Amino acid sequence: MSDKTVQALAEVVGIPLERFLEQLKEAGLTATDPDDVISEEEKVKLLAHLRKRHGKADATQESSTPKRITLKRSTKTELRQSSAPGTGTKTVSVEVRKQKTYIKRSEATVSDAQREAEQAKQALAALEEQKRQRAAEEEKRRQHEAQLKTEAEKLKPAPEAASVPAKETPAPEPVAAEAAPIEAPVAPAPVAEVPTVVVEPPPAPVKPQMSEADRLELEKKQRLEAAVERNAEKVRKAAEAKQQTLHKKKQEFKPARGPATDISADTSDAARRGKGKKGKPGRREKPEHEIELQGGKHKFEKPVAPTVFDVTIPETIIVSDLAAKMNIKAAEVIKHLMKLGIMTTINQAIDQETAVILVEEMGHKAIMQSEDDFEQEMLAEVMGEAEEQKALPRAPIVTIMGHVDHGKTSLLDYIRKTRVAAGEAGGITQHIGAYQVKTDHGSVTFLDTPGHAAFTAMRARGAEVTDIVIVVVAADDGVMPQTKEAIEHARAANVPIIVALNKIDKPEANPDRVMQELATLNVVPEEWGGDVQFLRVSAKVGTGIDELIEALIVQAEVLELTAPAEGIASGICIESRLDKGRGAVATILIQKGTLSKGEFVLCGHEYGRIRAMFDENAHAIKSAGPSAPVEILGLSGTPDAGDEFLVVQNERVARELAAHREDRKKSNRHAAAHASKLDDVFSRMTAGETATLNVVIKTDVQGSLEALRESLVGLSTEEVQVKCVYGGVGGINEGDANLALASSAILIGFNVRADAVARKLIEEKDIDLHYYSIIYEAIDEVKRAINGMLAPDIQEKIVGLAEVRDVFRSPKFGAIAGCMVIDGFVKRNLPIRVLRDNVVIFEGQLESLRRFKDDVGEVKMGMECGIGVKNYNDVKPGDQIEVFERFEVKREI
Ligand SMILES: Nc1nc2c(ncn2[C@@H]2O[C@H](COP(=O)(O)OP(=O)(O)OP(=O)(O)O)[C@@H](O)[C@H]2O)c(=O)[nH]1
Repeated sequence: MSDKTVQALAEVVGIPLERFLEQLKEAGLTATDPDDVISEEEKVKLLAHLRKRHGKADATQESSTPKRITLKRSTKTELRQSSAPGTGTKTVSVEVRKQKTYIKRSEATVSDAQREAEQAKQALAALEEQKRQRAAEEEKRRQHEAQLKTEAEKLKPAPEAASVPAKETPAPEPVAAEAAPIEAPVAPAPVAEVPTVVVEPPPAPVKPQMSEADRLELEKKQRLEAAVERNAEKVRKAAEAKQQTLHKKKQEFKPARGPATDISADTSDAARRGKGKKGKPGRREKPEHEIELQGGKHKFEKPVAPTVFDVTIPETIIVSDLAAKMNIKAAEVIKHLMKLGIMTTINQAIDQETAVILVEEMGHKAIMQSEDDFEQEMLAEVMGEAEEQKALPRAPIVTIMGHVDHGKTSLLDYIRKTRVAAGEAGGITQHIGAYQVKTDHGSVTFLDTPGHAAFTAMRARGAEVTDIVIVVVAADDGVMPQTKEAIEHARAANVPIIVALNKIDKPEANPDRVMQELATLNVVPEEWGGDVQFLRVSAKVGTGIDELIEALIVQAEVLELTAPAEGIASGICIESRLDKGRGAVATILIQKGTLSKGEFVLCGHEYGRIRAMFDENAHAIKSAGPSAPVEILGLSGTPDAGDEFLVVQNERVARELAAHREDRKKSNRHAAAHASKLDDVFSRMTAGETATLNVVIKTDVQGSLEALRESLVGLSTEEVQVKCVYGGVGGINEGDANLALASSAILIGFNVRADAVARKLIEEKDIDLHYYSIIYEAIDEVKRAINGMLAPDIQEKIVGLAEVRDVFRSPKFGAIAGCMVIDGFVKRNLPIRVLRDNVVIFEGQLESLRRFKDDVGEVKMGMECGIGVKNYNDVKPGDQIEVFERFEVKREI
């Protein structure tokens, strides 16, 4: 290292020459001229002087270190997140607060003098430690220091350095690149590896040294900060990932939605849809396939191809139900139906055929379902088990029929009293609808509902209960109209007959005459070569009763009546009532299997668990087998006579089936027997369904009946046979209607009308009723029906019925009938018929129609009026005036 002149050294150190000379003087050196050479020794002396001068100040400053500077910043970000569908977008505010603390070991900003002092201090320390032995090294170090000093001088003019945080600092954590505005005035930290930095002095007060508690506190804060940062980052990443997924999906689904492929088009479309609703913004702008539940666990995948549903269609279906089955809106279905020319509402039912067409047109698969399918499905198990059981002989079930007062009730009573109640202490406490008689040869069950009306009514409900019919004929009276009816009803039901010639005890009894009369009706006694058993009995004294029962057992053997005695029970309800104390009480007749107490039964649309069971003597029993009549308690209500009962697996099945039957009943499709239609005859014939046209004829007089019956039966051809199930004289009653229903027959009224009860039944069951006044018309119509040419141009419709309450005679108008309109309306210019006991006695026109003293054109139901019948003065109170109209129709078969 060479000696330098004063000037050269002043330049190296960067101090003005004058000041350097002063410092030399202060140090006691001799050099006073800039060109004077300063030796190495002098240099050391100068340095020692300078260090000595600044040494005190350095010591003071040391005590105040380390200094701490805290930087704080906070950032607020908002995350938009879509949550569950329909809840809209959720905004989450995330605030990140950061705090950075810089620990300053030495004062960061020093003045020139301080800097020099620092240099001196460090140099002095080095000198003291290494002394003179390490002079060479010291010199080298000083030279290096001098070089650094020069560089530091160069840095000095940059004032902005004060506001820039140093990247490499002794602080525990570096400041993030995107550092927020600094809250506290910052002093730059010393540059790495540079022990001294020439910077502006900090305006901020110097902070005290950090204690251990502060340090811990600081570390805690830092950890917290780091955790917050990590979480914020996580949330941000999740949101970004979601956005990307949505974006990806949008693009994936674009082609399926149509030609538009960019997302912006879709968004605008969504926005447009939103605006469509009275300018309101769309509640949600996302298309359906973007619906995502929170957490992204469940996602709705929009099908890309149309889904084909299997649509089961019952016999009728409500529009809304059909729509639901195809997963479309009811309006769509209504629209399609309109295209098919059918106007419906959402709650309206459409038939199976229409529904099938519609479903297939909409691209789905229609499966036709019968109303019975459900029942069959539910009862499959029960039925299956019942079929497996072995059939054993069973007691015959017998119904007694006959004319009024011929002794039906007496016969039933006699048998019950002598046979059933025999040995009973208290005798018969109550009647039940049926009872069983036990003999040495077997048992016989009697249905305690005498008369053909009940028999036919049961049949009309589809209950074929009776095995044998006893026709009671009073031997002293002979064959009467109802005897004939009874025979016809039994024949219509295809049930064998046993004739009981009653009142044989009476002296005037003439059984032979009765047998002859019956033979003319084709009921020929066995003793005369026929197939019908005739028995002479007396219900009063009991003659021939045993023989009658034996005859029944023989007949049963001929019929080979069998039924499974074991297994699940089924049968028919005979009657039911609501008992005050016991609730619904039903008398049922078991036809198959064994019925036990505690089982679940379904009877018609009622169901329940059998709480108690009684026999015909009111004895509590636990079980009963085939042909046994029993009384059961525990049903939900009172079933109808003729309703089927069945044991089911459990209450649920019973309840569901009961509800199903109830629905069916409501839809009026439950008719066990279907009424036949004259219109259908030909179509059914051609379809090979039937070869028989059954008719029930009622006429005003016997002569017309015979003529009509013969003519109609004579119309039979090879393809079709016309069969008169029953023919009688008089108005059409409920029994006739039931018979027509039970035998699938058409009803023909020749100059007779149906009474109110029959009319109701005819209407309810849609029985085909035809009224005629000319035999030829009736024959012609049936003929046309058979030949498939049924197309009458004129049809009649009865529009009103008035009942004659009183008859006034006026010299001016003749007989005026004071009437009450009981149905429809009476119109002055329409044709009328006068009926007496439902038989037509006159057909003509109205002459006058008055209310009080005024002539009127029309009188409605519930109003009184005066009717004058043209050319007819024989009207009597109790007669009915039927008003009808004729109109033309075009009928096609
Ligand atoms: N002498 C005699 N009288 C009898 C006999 N059977 C019934 N009677 C009487 O005939 C009348 C009518 O008997 P019912 O048993 O009521 O006749 P029904 O056929 O049930 O009559 P309806 O219920 O009105 O249809 C009663 O007065 C009986 O006493 C009999 O065998 N001999």
